Amino acid sequence: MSLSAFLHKLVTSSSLVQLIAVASLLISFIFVLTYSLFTKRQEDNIPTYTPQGDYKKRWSHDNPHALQEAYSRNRNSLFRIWTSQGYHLALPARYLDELKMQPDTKFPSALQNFFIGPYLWPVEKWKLDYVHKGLHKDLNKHLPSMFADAKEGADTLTPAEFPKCEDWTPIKVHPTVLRLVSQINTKLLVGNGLEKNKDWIDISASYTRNIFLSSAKLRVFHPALRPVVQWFIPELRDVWRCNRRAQELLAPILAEKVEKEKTENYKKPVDSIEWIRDDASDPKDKNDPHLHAILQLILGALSVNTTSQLITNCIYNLATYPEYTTVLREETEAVLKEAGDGWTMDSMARLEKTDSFIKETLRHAGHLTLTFQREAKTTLTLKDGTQIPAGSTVFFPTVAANFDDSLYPEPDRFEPLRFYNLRHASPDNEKKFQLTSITPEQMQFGLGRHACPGRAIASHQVKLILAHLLKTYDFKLKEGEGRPKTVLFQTNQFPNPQGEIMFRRRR
Ligand code: HEM
Repeated sequence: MSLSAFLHKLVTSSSLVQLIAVASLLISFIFVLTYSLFTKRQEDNIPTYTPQGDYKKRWSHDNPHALQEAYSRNRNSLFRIWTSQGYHLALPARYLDELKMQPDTKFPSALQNFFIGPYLWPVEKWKLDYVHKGLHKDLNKHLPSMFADAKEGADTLTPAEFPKCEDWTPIKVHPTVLRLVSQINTKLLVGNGLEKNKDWIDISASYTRNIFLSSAKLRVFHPALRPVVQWFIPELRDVWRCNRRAQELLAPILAEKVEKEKTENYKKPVDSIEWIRDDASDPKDKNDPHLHAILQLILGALSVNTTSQLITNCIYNLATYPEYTTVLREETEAVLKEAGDGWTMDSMARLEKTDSFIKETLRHAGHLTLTFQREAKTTLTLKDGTQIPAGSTVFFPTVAANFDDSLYPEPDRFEPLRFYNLRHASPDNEKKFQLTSITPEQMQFGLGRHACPGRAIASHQVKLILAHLLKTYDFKLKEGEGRPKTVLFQTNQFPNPQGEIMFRRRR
């Protein structure tokens, strides 16, 4: 009997109660099967480590310390650990050099899986790769023109976003910085006037929070339940709304590009829409506003969120350690004076103490507790015989290395000139301890094939904005209050979005 004939017989010959019972059994069976597949662990010799206490709760609310505990017990070996996405493998630093350039066919980035992409971005998965491919190819090639945009943005928009503060005034730092960075990044990446479009800036500022929260909430639920749960997550509905609105805004820009291309002497502008159009291997994608909307919003999320969080944390630290306000101000004023005619990329490189301050801030409070998330498509055998089984997701516990006392003496101490001193400890160190340097121990920007392509422009942007603020304001914590507490959720470390710092125009 065929399946359809069997179903027909079942429906016509059974009572409603019997049908409900059969349906419930069927659903339970699918649920258990999916669950067992999802949680199935490979039969291998990789040890599993479970941090102490109510570990699943710790994963959500004490993630940095849980990872530090796991890493301190397994510093040099591969171990398996439960995450809210199932069991993943934590890599020791010694394997990173061997793994960092593995091809995407074997070892692609797992960032899309981290965000549970299909619920947020309803396009074919491989098309999301246009973002990083375009940026790796084109971003640093256009760094000088992007630097000029970043400089102009910092000069004109910083005074517009931060109030005058003639006397000590409390400022909610994160939302202010977020709007500022959204506008600057839109100008230097997307361009086409969208930096002046209020809708685009509102979307760009809220999108990151919404994608992080949507995926964090989806992760709480078992994969089998997510198709239903998705409709009840307000932030996810907002992501879909933003995708649609961004599509409406990009459609006329793409249409205009198509028309202009037909004219003689057309000079293609430098913007990330063009980078993606150039790279689109499927011709249908070249001018598809739906796809472009999603890709531009992802790019915005990767760049706006990270940069604005770092600037916010720097301002929290300037208010907490006011003695360094003077140190950094002296440096920025001296370098700018030497440069004569405003900031250049060369003069940015001479801000060594500022660079160290920012890097120490990132070491203490990077936006993610783990980086180098990769998916093993095939079993990878390392030189020492260790195998990473096909199907595993791996990561590096960056937050744990950041607080490893064999790498950083007194790691809990915020030591703003730590990297400045390391940089000058030997001539070989000059290039090793800069904000944008990446090594298997300094993984805040990831490593290898998928290392952050935006780190140079991010570094310039943070310095330009800090230099502007140092020139204009003094900072202090609110009376009787400490540094605004970092908000921990799963692998995210958010600078407190409600945190207020006192600003006063310099006298
Ligand atoms: C403080 C600022 C930033 C931090 C801390 C940061 C950090 C990271 C990290 C940890 C990764 C994953 C790397 C890996 O898996 O190996 C990444 C990827 C990426 N970042 Fe950044 N980022 C920042 C700013 C930016 C900016 C400004 C842009 C764009 C202009 C950008 C674009 C990207 C892209 C496209 C990827 C994906 C790369 C790939 O998968 O190949 N980031 N970033």
